[in-house]
Amino acid sequence: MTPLISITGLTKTLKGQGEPRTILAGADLTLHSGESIAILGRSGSGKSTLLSLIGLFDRADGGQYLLNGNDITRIPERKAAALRSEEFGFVFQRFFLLKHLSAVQNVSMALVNGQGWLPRRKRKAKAMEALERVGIGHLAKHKPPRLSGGEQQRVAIARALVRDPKILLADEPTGALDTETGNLVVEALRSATDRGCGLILVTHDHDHAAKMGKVMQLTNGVFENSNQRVVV
Ligand SMILES: Nc1ncnc2c1ncn2[C@@H]1O[C@H](COP(=O)(O)OP(=O)(O)OP(=O)(O)O)[C@@H](O)[C@H]1O
Repeated sequence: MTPLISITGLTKTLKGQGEPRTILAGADLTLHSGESIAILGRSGSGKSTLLSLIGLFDRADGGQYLLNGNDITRIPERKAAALRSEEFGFVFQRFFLLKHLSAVQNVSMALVNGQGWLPRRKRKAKAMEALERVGIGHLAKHKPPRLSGGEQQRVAIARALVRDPKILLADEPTGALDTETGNLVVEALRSATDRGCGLILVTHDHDHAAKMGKVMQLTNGVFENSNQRVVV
């Protein structure tokens, strides 16, 4: 089966004010439908940089990036923006919820500017379903200030899932949460793979990483152990 993502020899050098710095020096990664990958690496090792290349917020300098078998290594921004909204869901350490809207309204907002118009009632039904998928359907009417950090992050996950992305990218989604709450969030993310979504989780937490199907360690701009499979 064609992988969702196939990345080979990806390189990225950042040119700031000082000397150019090579962040990625030939990273390889393959993600299939229904697969989950954790990316570990010390602070500054380039995990977020790699995720921003995968999520098409930025482009690599070299190497190859195939999405569903199509070469998108040098895709122009207009096409990248369309792919970002069609193919990807994003979850970050910060939740970015709108405080004055309820949980279900925050999730339905993601359907307002999508491909294909949906009437309000259908948007709400889809948003409710997404909240139920992450175990917080009963909190649909609550506004973010009344929700715990873990609950807010699960609203953010529901918002990412409501558009049925093929790939979910999560950048330290448990960074602001305690371990137990983080476990619920990681389980909510992992459960997305049951429906065929591919998941890439950037984390510092080895226990959370071990819940993914595969763990990859980013060191000096390359993956150390890209063939290592973790049995959970
Ligand atoms: N726009 C930029 N210009 C110059 N350097 C940058 C820029 N963005 C990131 N960097 C540097 O690139 C390196 C990789 O950053 P990145 O955020 O990808 O690391 P990370 O592994 O995600 O780190 P953390 O675990 O702390 O989030 C860091 O040394 C960072 O300082």
